[in-house]
Amino acid sequence: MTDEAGGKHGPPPPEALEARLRGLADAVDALAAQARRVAEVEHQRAVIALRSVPEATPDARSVVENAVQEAIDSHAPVASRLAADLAPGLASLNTASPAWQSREYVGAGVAAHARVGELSVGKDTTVPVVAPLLGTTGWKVTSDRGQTAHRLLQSTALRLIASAEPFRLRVDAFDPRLTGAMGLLGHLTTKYPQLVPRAGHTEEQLQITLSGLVDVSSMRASRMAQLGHRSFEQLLRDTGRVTDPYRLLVLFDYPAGVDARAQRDLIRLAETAADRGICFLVHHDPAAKIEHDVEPAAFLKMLAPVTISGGRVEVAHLPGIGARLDEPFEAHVAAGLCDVVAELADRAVLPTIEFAGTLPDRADWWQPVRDELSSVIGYDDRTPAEVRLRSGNPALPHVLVGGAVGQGKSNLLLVLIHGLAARYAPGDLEMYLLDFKHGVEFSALGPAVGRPHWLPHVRVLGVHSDRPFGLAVLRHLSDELARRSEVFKAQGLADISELPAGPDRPPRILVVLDEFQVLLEDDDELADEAAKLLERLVRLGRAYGVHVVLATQTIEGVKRLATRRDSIFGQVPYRIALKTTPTDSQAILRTGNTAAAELQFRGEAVLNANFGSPDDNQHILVSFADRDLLDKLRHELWSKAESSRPPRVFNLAEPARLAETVLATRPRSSGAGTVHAWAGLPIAVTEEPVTVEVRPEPGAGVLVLGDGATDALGTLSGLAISTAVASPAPPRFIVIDGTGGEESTSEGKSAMVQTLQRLGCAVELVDHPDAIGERLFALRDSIKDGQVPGPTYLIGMGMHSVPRMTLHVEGRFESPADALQQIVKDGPSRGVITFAWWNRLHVCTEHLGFKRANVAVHLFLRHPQDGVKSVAGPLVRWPSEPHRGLLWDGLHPEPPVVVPFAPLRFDEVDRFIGQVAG
Ligand SMILES: Nc1ncnc2c1ncn2[C@@H]1O[C@H](COP(=O)(O)OP(=O)(O)OP(=O)(O)O)[C@@H](O)[C@H]1O
Repeated sequence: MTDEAGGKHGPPPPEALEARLRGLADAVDALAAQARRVAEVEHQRAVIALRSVPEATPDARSVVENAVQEAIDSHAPVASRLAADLAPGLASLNTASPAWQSREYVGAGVAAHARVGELSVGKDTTVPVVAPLLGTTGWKVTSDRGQTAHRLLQSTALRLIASAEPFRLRVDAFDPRLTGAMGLLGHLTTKYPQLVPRAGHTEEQLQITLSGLVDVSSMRASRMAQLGHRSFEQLLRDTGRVTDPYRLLVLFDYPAGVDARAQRDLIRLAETAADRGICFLVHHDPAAKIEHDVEPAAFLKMLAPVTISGGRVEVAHLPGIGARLDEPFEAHVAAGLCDVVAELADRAVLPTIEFAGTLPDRADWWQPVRDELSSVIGYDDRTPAEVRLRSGNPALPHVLVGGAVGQGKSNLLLVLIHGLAARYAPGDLEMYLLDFKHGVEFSALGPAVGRPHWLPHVRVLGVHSDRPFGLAVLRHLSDELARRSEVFKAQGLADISELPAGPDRPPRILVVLDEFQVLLEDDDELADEAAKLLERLVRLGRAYGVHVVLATQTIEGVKRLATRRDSIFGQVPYRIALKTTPTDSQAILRTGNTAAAELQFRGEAVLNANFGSPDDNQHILVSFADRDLLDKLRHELWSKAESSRPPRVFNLAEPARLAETVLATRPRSSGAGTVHAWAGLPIAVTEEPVTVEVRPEPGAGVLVLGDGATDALGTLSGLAISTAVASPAPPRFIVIDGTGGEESTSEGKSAMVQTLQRLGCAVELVDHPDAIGERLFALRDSIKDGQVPGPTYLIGMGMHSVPRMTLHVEGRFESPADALQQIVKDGPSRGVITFAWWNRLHVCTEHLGFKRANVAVHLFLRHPQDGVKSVAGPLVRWPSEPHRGLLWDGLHPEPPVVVPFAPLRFDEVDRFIGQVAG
C-alpha cells in the first residue's frame, strides 16, 4: 500500500508535515484576513445604512420615527460590535469613556484598526467609526484646522500604544514646527524611550529615524524571504518573536522639514511598508511652504486619506460620511495611561535563550580544530546564530562588539569565550582576556582563594588591565606573530589552516580586549605604539591563527581611532552590535547602518559578518549565561584538562602575590654570593619577577621611597623572603620597625617574620623606638670590628618614623642616622646588606647623607615628582599610583615599572613554604 504522496506506508517525513502545517497556517491566516475584510464591509454597510435614515418631518413624524428607530435598532448594534471587533478596547472607545481611567484594556493587543470619531444617530445613539491602520501603509490626514489634525494624530498614537501588548508597537514622531503635539505621550517618552522616543525636530533627527526604519525594513525583508513569508503578521506568528515591534511613524505638518533624501526614504519605505509592519500617520498641510525639492503627492498618494472639516472626519472607505471628531484626551488621563503602559513594559518578560542549551553534547566537547573556531552565541528566530572565526574562504578572523551600558556586552563575551572553551581543547585554543574597565567579570575565570579551578584555556587574564599592561600583552602577541611567521616561512606555509592537526601546530589564540579604546584614548606614545601593534595583530593574526575580539561601549571621540579606523576595522569583518545609539551603531556596523539603535531589549543584537553591510544584518537574541552555570562549566573543563597552568592574572587595583609568584618561578642566586632579590612583578605577560642583583659589594642594598605602608612592606617582604630562599644557607635578618604597632601592617610584618623563620633564618625584631638607636650602633660596631656572624640583612620598615634618628645620643657624638649610614655604606663588603623604606627621598638623604651611602637601587612608590627626577633624571615621568613602583638602578635608561608584592597573609605562609619545599 502507498500513502497519498505515493510513498511507502509510515509516518510522513518531518519536512512534509512542516509544509502541511505551514499550508494550514496560511489558510487560517487567509480566513482571518477575509473575516476582517467582511467585518470591515459589514461595518461600512451598517454605518452607511444609518447615515441614510430619513430625517423626521412634522407631518409624518410617527411613521418616520418608527422607521428611524427600526433602522437604528437593526444597524447600530451591528456597527458598534463590528467596530469593537476591528478595533478592540481602547482602539475604539470614546475619549470620554471611563474605561480610559482603568487599566482593564491596557496592553490587550495590537489593534489593526483605530477609531477616528463617531456617528450620532437618533436621539442618543452613537456608533464608533474605525478605519484600518496598522497593517496598511497608513493615513494621510488633512484638516481645515491644523490643530484638529494634530489632535487626531496624537489620540490615535495614544490609542494604539495603549492597546498594544508591551513592546509590540513603537511610535516615532517628527514634529518640525515644535508643536509639542506628542507631549501627550510624554510620560512614556521619559520612562520608555524605546517605545516612544522623543519626537525629532530637525532634518538630521528625521534622517536618523528614517535610516533606522530602512534597516528594520531591510532586515524584515531578508527574514521574510528566508522563511518564505509574505507579510510581517505571518512572520510574527511563525517566529513568535516579541522583540520586533510594529512601527508607527507620526509626521506632523508634512512636508515641513522633509528634504529630498528624507522624501526618498519615505517613498522607499512606503512602497513595502504594509507588508513589513511599518505604518505612517501623516498630517499633510497643503498650505505649508515646500522648503526642498520634494513632491508631496508622490508619498501621500500611497496613504489612505482621512479628511477633517468643520469638526467632522471622513475616512477613505466611508466616503461622504462625516463622523464627529472626538474630544481631545485630558492630559491627566493620558499621563495615567502612559504610566500603566510603562508598568506593563517593566513587567514584560523577555524571552531568554539559555546558554546551556546552545552547548554541544559533552561527548562532542573539545573537537579538533579544522579550519575554523566556531561557536553558537544565540538564535536568529529558530536558527542558531554562529560566530565562525576563520582565516579564509571566507576570511572571518576578528570581531568588533559594541553596545551601550548594561545592554549585555559582558554576557555576550562570556557566552563566546565559554562556548569556544567547551568546543575546543586548551591545547588547541589559548585565550588572552583583557578588560580595561572592570566591566566584564573576568576575575571569575581565574583562580581565587576558595576556588582552585580556572578556565584552562586562559593564559593571560587582565581583570582590570591598565594601558601599560595592555601594551605589554600586545607586544607579547606581536612577538608570537613574529615567531609563527618564522616557523610558517620555514615550512613554506601561508596560513595556519594549511597545517595539519598535531603537536607541531601552534594553538589558535583568542584575544578579547574589552573596552579596547582605553588603550588608544590618551594622546601619548603608548597610544601610538598600541595602535600600531593592534593594526599588526589584526592584519597578520588572520593567517597565523590569532583571532581578536574588540569590544567597546563607545568609540565615539577616540582620536586615534579616527585616523586608524580603516586599517584596524578594515580587517574585522564580524560586527556584533547590541542596543546602542544611532551614532555608535554606525561606528560599530557601518555608516548608515543604524540597526542597533532599533533594538529594544538587552541581549538583542545585530550580527553582521560582512563589515556591517546593512543587507547582511542578522537580528539575533544572544543566549544568556547564568554565572553559576559558567562556574560549573569551568570546573568541569578544568578537571577535564587534568593539568593546566594557572593564567597570568593582572589586576590594576591589586598588588602582586608572593605565594602565587613562587608557583611559577623560584628566586635564584648566582656565584659569589649574588642573589637576585624580587622587587615586584613586571607589567608584562611573564610572571618572572623584576629582580635586583644583590652582591656583597659597596653600593648594594635597596632604598624603598614613597607613601604607602602596605606597598612598602610588601616590597620589603619580597626582597627579604626571595633573598632568604635564594641564599645557599639561611641568612640572618634584623628587622627594624619604625612604624610602631600600626594595625594595617601588623599581620604582614608577623607573616614575613614567620616565613623567614620557617625558611630557617634567625630573625631579630627591633620595634621599640628606644631600642632602635642602640641596635644600630651595635650593628655598626660589629661591622667595624669584623664581627658580623654571617650574611645578614637589615630590613628597615618606616625609617622616617624612627624618633630622634638624627639627634646625637647622650654620651656619644653621633646619631643613630650616622650609624645607619655606616651600616648601609660599609655593611655590604662585611656581609650586611640593607633593604629599607623611607616615605620621602629627602628624609632618606638626611639619614644616609648626600650620596645616600652610595646605594644605587631606588624603588619609588608614590612619591613627589621632583624627588624622582632628582634621582632618575628630568625626563622620567612618574604618575605615582597605588601598587606601582619605579625601579631605578642607574644602569637602565628606562627604569622598569613594577607591581609591588602585597604583604603576606597568615593563611599564605603555609602555602608559600609548601611551594618552596615542593
Ligand atoms: N542575552 C541576554 N538575555 C537575557 N538577559 C540578558 C542578556 N544579556 C544581558 N542580560 C541581562 O542584562 C544584565 C546586564 O548584562 P551585562 O552585564 O552583560 O551588560 P553589560 O552591557 O556588559 O553591562 P555593563 O555596561 O555594565 O558592562 C544581565 O545581568 C542580565 O540580567
